[in-house]
Amino acid sequence: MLHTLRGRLVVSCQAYPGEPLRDPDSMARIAESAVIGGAAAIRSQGLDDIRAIARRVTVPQIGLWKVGSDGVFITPTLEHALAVVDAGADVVAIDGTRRARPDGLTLEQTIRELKQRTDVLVMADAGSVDDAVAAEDAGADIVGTTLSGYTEERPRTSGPDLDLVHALSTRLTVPLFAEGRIHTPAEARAALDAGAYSVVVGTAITHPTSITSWFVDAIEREDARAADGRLPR
Ligand SMILES: CC(=O)N[C@H](C=O)[C@@H](O)[C@H](O)[C@H](O)COP(=O)(O)O
Repeated sequence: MLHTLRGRLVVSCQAYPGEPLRDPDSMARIAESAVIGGAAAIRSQGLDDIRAIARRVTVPQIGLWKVGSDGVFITPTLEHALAVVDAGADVVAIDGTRRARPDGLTLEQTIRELKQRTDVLVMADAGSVDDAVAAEDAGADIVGTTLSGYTEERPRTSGPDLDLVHALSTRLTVPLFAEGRIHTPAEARAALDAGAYSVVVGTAITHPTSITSWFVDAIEREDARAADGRLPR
């Protein structure tokens, strides 16, 4: 299955707690729209969303289960990962950092158990070069740059962390998925050019609140007004 994702776009369809689109049917419709646009796979969050999306699209699904938003929160334990597999994900995305996990298992133990009990592929969401190398050693099938800028190890760049993608492209043997703050088609292309196997885009395609705010910021900021001679200060 992985070869179908080489050089392709994965679209992450997620809505956050309390948001209007936080509803499995809405996410499934967005996922289907992304597939019609050419997405090779969907990344999704939460068991109900994974089930709804699996009913609606036929492309592979990378599933995860977020628990909170601090520390180890992306599919933090083996039990969460097994539930994601049970919901219908083809790939389970789990925290792939070197931090302690809430269930006390190491990343290697978690992956080994998943492989013994299921035939799922494992995507390790890493935040640094050291995370990524350790995740590959631990048996991950895919390594993502998902957590770059969200742990202590690397600064949060305004766009994608292309330096990390570039550094990992020669270090890893498993497919490297560039993910995180890819906001334009040009940045997606740059991530592939930097050595990514696939590119994952979420917010810029599937989060209308953020996209709207980017436009609002651009047209309402004082300095934007000043820069445009047609508008009075
Ligand atoms: C750090 C974290 O929680 N990342 C999450 C991982 O699933 C999602 O909230 C992101 O939307 C996803 O990684 C795609 O990234 P972006 O939305 O920047 O294209």
